[in-house]
Amino acid sequence: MLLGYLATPFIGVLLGQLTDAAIAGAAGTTTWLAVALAVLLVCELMMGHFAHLYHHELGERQESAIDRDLLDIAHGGAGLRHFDDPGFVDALTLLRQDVHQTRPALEAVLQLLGIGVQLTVTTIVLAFVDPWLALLPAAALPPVLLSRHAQDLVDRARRSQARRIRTTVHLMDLAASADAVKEIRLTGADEFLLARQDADWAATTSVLGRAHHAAAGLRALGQVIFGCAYGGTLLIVVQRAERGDASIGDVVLLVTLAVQVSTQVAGALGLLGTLQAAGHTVRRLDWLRRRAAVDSPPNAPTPTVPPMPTVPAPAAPASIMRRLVARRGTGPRTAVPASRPPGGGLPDRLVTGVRLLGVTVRYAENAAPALRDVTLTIPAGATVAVVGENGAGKSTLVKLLCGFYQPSAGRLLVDDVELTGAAAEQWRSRMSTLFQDFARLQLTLRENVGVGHLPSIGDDTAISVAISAAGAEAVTQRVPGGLDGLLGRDYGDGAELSGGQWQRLGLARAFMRPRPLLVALDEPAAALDARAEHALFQRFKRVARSAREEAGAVTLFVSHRLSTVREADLIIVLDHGRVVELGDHGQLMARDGLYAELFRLQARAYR
Ligand SMILES: Nc1ncnc2c1ncn2[C@@H]1O[C@H](COP(=O)(O)OP(=O)(O)OP(=O)(O)O)[C@@H](O)[C@H]1O
Repeated sequence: MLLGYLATPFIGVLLGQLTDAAIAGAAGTTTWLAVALAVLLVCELMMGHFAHLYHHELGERQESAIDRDLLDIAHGGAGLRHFDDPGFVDALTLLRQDVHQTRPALEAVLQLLGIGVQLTVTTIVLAFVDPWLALLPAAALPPVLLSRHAQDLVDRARRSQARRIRTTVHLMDLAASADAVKEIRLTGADEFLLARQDADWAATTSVLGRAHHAAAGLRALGQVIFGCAYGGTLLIVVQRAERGDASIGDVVLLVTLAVQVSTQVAGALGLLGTLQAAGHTVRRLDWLRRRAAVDSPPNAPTPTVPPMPTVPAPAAPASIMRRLVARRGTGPRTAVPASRPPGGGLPDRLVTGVRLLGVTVRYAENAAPALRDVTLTIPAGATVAVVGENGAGKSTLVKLLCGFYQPSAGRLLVDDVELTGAAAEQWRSRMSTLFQDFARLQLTLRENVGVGHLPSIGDDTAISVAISAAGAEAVTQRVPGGLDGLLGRDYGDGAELSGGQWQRLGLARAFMRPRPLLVALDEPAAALDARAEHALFQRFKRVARSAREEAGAVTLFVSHRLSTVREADLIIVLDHGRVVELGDHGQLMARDGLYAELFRLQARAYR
């Protein structure tokens, strides 16, 4: 690159000398200078071409490194609170759109260095002709500064429209998605969605258009300033030539170098624009990294922690989870004493359980709490059902217990260890979960289930055991190619599954984890028919028993169908974020409160 860039100003020098030699009639010198010029021209062209091959490779590596960074930021932390911040989601959307802008950044830096070298050599050569001419490259400064300002204007406009752009993309996706198409056709909502998309898009483009016009004006002003300087220097040298103070070769040299400076400045402006856009992307990445790290709201003063009674884990027969572990070669374990690993981490086996002390959770600083002042104890080994009406806070409680959220006030303790930082990470690694919005991974059946415990993804037996634990054997039979058959039709000719079948695979994924400390299922039967639901809860009881026996695990599930919760050891009834009732089915029926009312209502509906 350096050779290529140095060649350019020397072409101007040789052209000047060639002109003088030709006018003087020195044929030999003219020939040599012509050959040297040809060599320099070839050098200028070839070196740039060779450098470009490496730039391409470097750019690809850089882009994939940033992609990886982005994934780390989105999925690295223990919590999910940053995903509730619209600013975070906007920045993430913009970054995903703009990450390709960082690809040419490294090349731009190297090219700018090359142009810097060219301009320095050009300035020295110009100073030899006339010291005033050395000011010509300085005239490049105004266009550079104005162009930066112009790029800022455009970026600010794009940031201000980020949310609207996200909405337009969502509306377009909705109008074109296979999932929503039935509903949209029936209601005739397609026109409405497209009209909204049009209106949003028009508003966005008008803001962006104004910013682009203003930016173009600023850039043009910069070019005019440089153009004036360019004309001025030409005038100086032509006047000197008229006076006989400069040769015709000097005029040719100046014309050549001035044209080069103008090209170099234009190139530098383009490169600075590229770097500035890449800089914004990198700054956004930094901001996202810091935002994701600050995941917890400030906690209220810490209440004192009363000691929790120990609940001995009831004995249970060997079960699916035990068999699952045994078949993976780790063998059934005997009860492990509650020895705490060094560094204040979680124990290998739950002994006391989970405690919430005055816990309040808010999704945003000024929002109404989704959980209010909740104090309760979930003993080790317990099977717990969470019930309540829509929006009562059930999913929030599950997400809190999974360590995705820190309490806005109060404390969350697992066997007396506060669930923050490393403890939350450790807790998450010992968890089997299925959420309402479970993932439908359009990958192979093996990958779909195996990602639940990656070390066992190649273990056919472990995967089959998890599939049968979730009652998903019929799904395996439907997939051509068995465990290595593809699921879904978006990215290939895979097997299409029903909602309930996808959910069973989600459950199988959850059951891949060996020796969980928490099994948390948020409406695991939401997509199942009545027979499948009954079978699931029978299996579920066995899983809960085995998890309790192996690691003193707490099994927690959310269910709207109260007939499925009556066998739980503990039923938590939530209402507007508060625990309004707590006990087993018999106690809650005797109490004749909200639970009894909901239970009777459902029983009557199903009669
Ligand atoms: N990510 C979020 N950001 C802001 N508010 C939220 C978020 N998730 C839930 N909420 C609010 O918190 C409250 C409790 O919601 P949650 O999902 O815990 O209720 P739920 O009992 O699980 O409801 P459902 O039975 O409908 O699933 C609701 O008012 C809801 O609007």
